[in-house]
Order: sequence, then structure tokens, then C-alpha cells
Amino acid sequence: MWYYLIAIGIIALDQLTKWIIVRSMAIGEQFPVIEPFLYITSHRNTGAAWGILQGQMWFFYIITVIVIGAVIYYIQQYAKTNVLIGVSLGFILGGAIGNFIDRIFRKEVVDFVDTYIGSYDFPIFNVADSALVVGVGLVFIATILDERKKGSKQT
Ligand SMILES: CCC[C@@H]1OC(=O)[C@@H](C)C[C@H](C)CCCCC(=O)CCC[C@@H](CC)/C=C/C=C(\COC)CC[C@@H](O)[C@@H](O)C[C@H](O)CNC1=O
Repeated sequence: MWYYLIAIGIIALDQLTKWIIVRSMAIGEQFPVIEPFLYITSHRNTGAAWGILQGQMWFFYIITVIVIGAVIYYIQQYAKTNVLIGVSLGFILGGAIGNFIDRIFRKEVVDFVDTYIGSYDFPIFNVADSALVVGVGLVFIATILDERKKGSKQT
């Protein structure tokens, strides 16, 4: 149950940061946090990662509802026995809903975390994206650990 609290916490943090950016920065405005690696840049994206599928909102609604449905199903199935799976699914749920709220009410996603890896300007992202990437990464780790545990029991 409290995995949903993780998702709610992420949604709250995501929406709060986006609200602050929308209210206090013009689109395109930038200020440095850690030169020359990290900046806050007010950005909007009507697509998904790297701006793919710009404007395909119905596609995003359908995918997001599928993602949310799958995550809730897996939380009911696995979170009781595997805490790490539960936590990672909570992250994915929070991230998916965070961007879903933007897509429904703003018809675009607010992004503001602008990182430069060397001279490469990584796509500007937000709290929800970070939660999604961390959640997906944790699911992989939890699955690998789970397989190892099963493997060691059989040997
Ligand atoms: C993170 C998933 C993207 C997020 O998916 C969502 O909402 C989900 C719930 C719904 C999507 C319609 C479905 C997933 C599409 C899969 C995808 O896209 C491949 C991702 C690979 C991943 C490998 C690591 C890259 C990650 C990149 C970025 C995030 O880096 C932290 C850059 C983000 C910036 O391009 C930013 O403008 C994006 C904008 O905020 C809208 N965000 C989305 O569409």
C-alpha cells in the first residue's frame, strides 16, 4: 500500500517543481546551477524522450494508461514478496502520472533539468522522467537479484 505513497510523493514533487518553473521562468530562460554541467532551462516538450513523436498526445495517453495499469497489476502481484520491486514500481507509477497530468492539462510536458555531458546537451528532463528512469533501472536490478536468489536456492 505504501508503495502508492512513494508515487504520490513523486507526483507532488514533480508537479511542484513544474509549477515553480512555469510561474517564475519564461520559456527558453536559463540559469546555471553547476557550471558548465547543470542548468535550469524552462522547456516544453509535446513528445516523449528526445522529443520523438511530437504532438502524438493520444498515443501517449494510451501508452501511459497501459503503463499505469501494468504497474498497478505488478504492485498487487509482486510488491508483497519483493520490496525493491514495489519501490521501483512506485517510482515508475509516480513518473508516469506526473507526465500524464502535464499531457492532459497542459498538452505538453514541462522540462527544466538541463545537463551537459561534455559538449553534448542531454535532452532537458524533469522529476517525473528521473523517477521513470530510476524506476526502470531498479526493476532490472530487482529482477536480476531475484533470478540470482532463485538460482542459488536450486543449486
Ligand atoms: C523517461 C521516459 C520519457 C518519458 O516517458 C513517459 O512519460 C512515459 C510514461 C510515457 C511515454 C509516452 C512512453 C515511454 C517512451 C519511452 C521513451 O521515451 C524512451 C526512454 C528511454 C530512456 C532510456 C534511459 C531515455 C530517457 C531520456 C530522458 C529522461 O532523462 C532522465 C530525456 C527526456 C526528455 O526528452 C524529456 O523532454 C521528455 C519529456 O519530459 C516527456 N517524458 C517522457 O515521455
